[in-house]
Amino acid sequence: MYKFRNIVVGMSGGVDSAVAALLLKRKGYNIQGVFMQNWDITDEQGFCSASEDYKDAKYVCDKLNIPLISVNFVKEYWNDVFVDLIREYENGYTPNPDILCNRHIKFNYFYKFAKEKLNADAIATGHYARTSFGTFLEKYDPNIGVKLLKPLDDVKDQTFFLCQIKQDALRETMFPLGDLTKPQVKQIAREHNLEEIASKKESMGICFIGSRDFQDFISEYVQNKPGKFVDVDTGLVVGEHNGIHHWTLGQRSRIAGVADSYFIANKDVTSNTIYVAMGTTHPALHSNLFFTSDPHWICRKPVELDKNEIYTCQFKFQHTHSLVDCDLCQTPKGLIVKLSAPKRALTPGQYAVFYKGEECLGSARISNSGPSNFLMFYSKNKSYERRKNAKERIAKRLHKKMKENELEENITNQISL
Ligand SMILES: Nc1ncnc2c1ncn2[C@@H]1O[C@H](COP(=O)(O)OP(=O)(O)OP(=O)(O)O)[C@@H](O)[C@H]1O
Repeated sequence: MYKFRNIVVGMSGGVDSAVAALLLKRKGYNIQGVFMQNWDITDEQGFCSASEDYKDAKYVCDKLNIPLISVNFVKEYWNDVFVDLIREYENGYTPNPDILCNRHIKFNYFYKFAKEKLNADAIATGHYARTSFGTFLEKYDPNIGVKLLKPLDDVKDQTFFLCQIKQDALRETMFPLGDLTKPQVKQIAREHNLEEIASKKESMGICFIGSRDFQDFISEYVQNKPGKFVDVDTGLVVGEHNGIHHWTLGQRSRIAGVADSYFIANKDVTSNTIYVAMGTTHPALHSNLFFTSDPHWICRKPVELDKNEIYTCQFKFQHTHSLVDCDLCQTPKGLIVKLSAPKRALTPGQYAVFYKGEECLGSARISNSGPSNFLMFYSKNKSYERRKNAKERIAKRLHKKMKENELEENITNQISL
């Protein structure tokens, strides 16, 4: 039986890490709390949520009689997460900073800091997740790999965000909340005089950057670069955008002077063009085949993929989506993923996260959203019909607009007479 005595807990100032620490303390572990600061710019209103969170973390640790230290990973966050994030946006991708933050900061720098500087046997966080080594590593085995598993609370499941973390850190991580539901966690906090923390508003922001308007925030770091909005059906230019980084696939576009609902179907970085499709159900927005970069497998690579066979599992690319069956095939550059049903807006830069039953297998970054249903299923004739209809629709709209302008001109003339 392996002995895990010194546990370093990531204390965020929220209820989840507070209860994680409390449960560890109750079990008799030797606990040390660490607050990480990874972003040091005060927001536009002069409010720095990190200092508020530190105060809360300190309050919790004082109540639980746990030492707390603050560690600064601002440089590491900037170099390993933020620089990548900006590069992805500039190249037309839509990255997921929370997944990157878990991989590079919490389960890398924080883990190493805890092990090397604080002499930790293991780390603990308030994530809702489980591992095959058990909540308190009671099933730890140095000779086998650890699996990342879904938690009891399906609604709070955070395995999606942990889909890129490495085996070495996961092997020595405790998730004390894995067998609890969020209401139970809040109840435990209340029973232990942590009422203020239990009723604190959930932090919905992006890992360490907070809950500011993300589009405005990114605009401070990425140059605007005007380009065209082009209708996928007609190939006609229907408007101007001021940078592809402002737009993500599937998003409703606000094209000046166009009342109809266009949605982002594709982005071409080379020509700086955004292709838009009319209507949220347009086939150009849907696809059931896509490509990824090299996958990251948390425990092990499925053997079928090594044998050049198809591997069947489940997939999602958004935390809140439900899982869809998929077939995977390994290529020298990554995976080809074929879904059992089409998905809308498979967004390059996001992570395709794979599951088999309770296990989160790992993930791969979507490199190309693949041929859309518009490309795949519309025969030339149908496509021709579609283009013809769309051209007529746009012609009608332009005509209507000209009429309105004429009317306006008439009225202006009449007024000025
Ligand atoms: N600034 C931080 N310093 C130390 N650990 C952190 C920090 N932010 C998050 N963590 C750790 O990561 C876990 C998950 O954080 P996240 O913000 O994703 O979830 P959360 O459910 O809001 O957690 P919490 O209620 O503890 O704030 C936290 O429970 C905590 O253990």
